[in-house]
Amino acid sequence: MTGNKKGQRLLIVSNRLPLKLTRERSGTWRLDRGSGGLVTALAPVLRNRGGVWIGWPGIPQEKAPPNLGELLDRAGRDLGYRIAPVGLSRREQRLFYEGFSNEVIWPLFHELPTLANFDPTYWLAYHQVNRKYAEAIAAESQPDYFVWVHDYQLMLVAQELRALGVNSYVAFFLHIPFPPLDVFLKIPWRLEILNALLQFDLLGVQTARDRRNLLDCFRALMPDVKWHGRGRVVVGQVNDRFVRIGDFPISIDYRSFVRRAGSKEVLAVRDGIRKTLANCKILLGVDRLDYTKGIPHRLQAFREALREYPDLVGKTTLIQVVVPSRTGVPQYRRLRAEIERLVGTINGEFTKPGWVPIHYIFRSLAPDELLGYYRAADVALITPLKDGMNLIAKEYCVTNVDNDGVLILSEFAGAASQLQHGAILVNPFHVQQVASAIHQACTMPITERKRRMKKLRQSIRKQDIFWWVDSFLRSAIAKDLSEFPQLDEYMPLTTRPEPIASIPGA
Ligand SMILES: O=P(O)(O)OC[C@H]1O[C@H](O[C@H]2O[C@H](CO)[C@@H](O)[C@H](O)[C@H]2O)[C@H](O)[C@@H](O)[C@@H]1O
Ligand SMILES: O=c1ccn([C@@H]2O[C@H](COP(=O)(O)OP(=O)(O)O)[C@@H](O)[C@H]2O)c(=O)[nH]1
Repeated sequence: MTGNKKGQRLLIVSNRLPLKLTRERSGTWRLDRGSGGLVTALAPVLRNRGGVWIGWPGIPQEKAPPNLGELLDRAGRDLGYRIAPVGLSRREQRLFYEGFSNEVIWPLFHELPTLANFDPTYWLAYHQVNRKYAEAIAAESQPDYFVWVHDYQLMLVAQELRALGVNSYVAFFLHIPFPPLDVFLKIPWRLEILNALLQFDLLGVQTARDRRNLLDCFRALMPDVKWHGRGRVVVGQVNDRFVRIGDFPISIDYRSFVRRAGSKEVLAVRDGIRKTLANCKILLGVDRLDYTKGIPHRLQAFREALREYPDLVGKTTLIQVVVPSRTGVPQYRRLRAEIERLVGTINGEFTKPGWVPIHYIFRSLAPDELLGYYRAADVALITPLKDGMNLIAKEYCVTNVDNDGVLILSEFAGAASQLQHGAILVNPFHVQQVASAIHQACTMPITERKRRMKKLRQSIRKQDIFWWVDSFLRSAIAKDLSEFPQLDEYMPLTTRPEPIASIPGA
């Protein structure tokens, strides 16, 4: 775990850059920092170690401002690390991002194979764009860089890098689930994908189930690779190289959420919502518009709860926030129509003067506004059909500093493995069970709510986003399996993010 600190630089690669490029009414372009957990966790490490973030700036190359390079250089100087863009044409965006990434891998890895569209032109584009990312990495990379590639859009990058002669340490983290063997087998390019994944040095997934699924696929389709170890990280031998597979549940910046939860802006939003919905229990759902999030099933379960438990009628309101997403993919457009039809039908059935059962918001919320909604909600209703992790679940709990909220959580969210002891776990396909969980949550005594919420918040505090980065990097540098101690022993809670493990390759 020692090493020459000089030169241990990080090169982060993700489909999107951690910046938002928008055009103002005046026609001038502006770049804002992205706000996700990944940026929060990796930005300090990148600043400390020095490094580069490579990704797509979020708009088609044809529409990019002519001074994009200059804008990104300036943003990089403010952030303390370099930003290197990968330009994608409108066509590449359509075939690689909307096509292969979001019409093939996304539905299949979420175990919805009937939604997949195995168009061979998508696969070609996926290959070409992964090569483009690899070329951008090769142009930036030094032999001693630790390259960390993120997510399902970029599964072929290590293979393309090796073909370009780059032999740096290359790690990969998959943010979405890895499917069971019988689902994975349906991909026409299954062998190509597994072969490409073996070119990484470390493969990280969210949960033990994802790790088992990935290993099952390797064992079934590539019996020559021998795997050793039984713990959270296992090692496979591929000719003369080793590849590690481990599960590392991603998390959030606990302390920052707690701090922000008490700000006057957040409290003002909370108070405004509570005043408008006085005397009502507030249920909250917040999701990207995505068929994996189970929004129609949830609306049906809420309708069932109103039908089955008349004591909820007039006294319970569901606020459902849907954030527009992937509007270029046909299924997402259809889903929006389905949700809006259901909201209309349910409101039509139950609304009476002074009470509307569902408040529907179709837009993204500003960060403080979102926290205000979390704080106003008595119950968070998080029922994806399948989800890599689901950070909303963690954000809701951590923001609930009064410990009086209730989390209803799908057993198919990655977050369920860490939050099972405090949440009410449900099967999102079982409408009556979810309805009964809604009733249970709305009538739960305060002592039980506090006991459950404290447990939830404690487990997220122990394994926050800095723990996640640290565990991942430490698993990369451990020399052999005996060096993988219990991951929760890695970093004392009081120290962060300074003692991040040194990075291999130095
Ligand atoms: O970039 P988009 O296509 O607009 O989609 C947004 C992101 O969605 C996915 O999130 C996943 O990562 C989360 C953090 O690890 C996890 O909690 C969630 O369950 C996953 O679905 C996607 O993986 C990202 O690449 C997208 O940027
Ligand atoms: O109006 C909104 C709603 C959500 N989020 C953020 O979107 C992320 C959603 O992450 P999650 O893991 O739950 O699901 P994903 O959308 O990545 O599949 C969370 O960090 C939220 O804070 C946001 O920035 N604005």
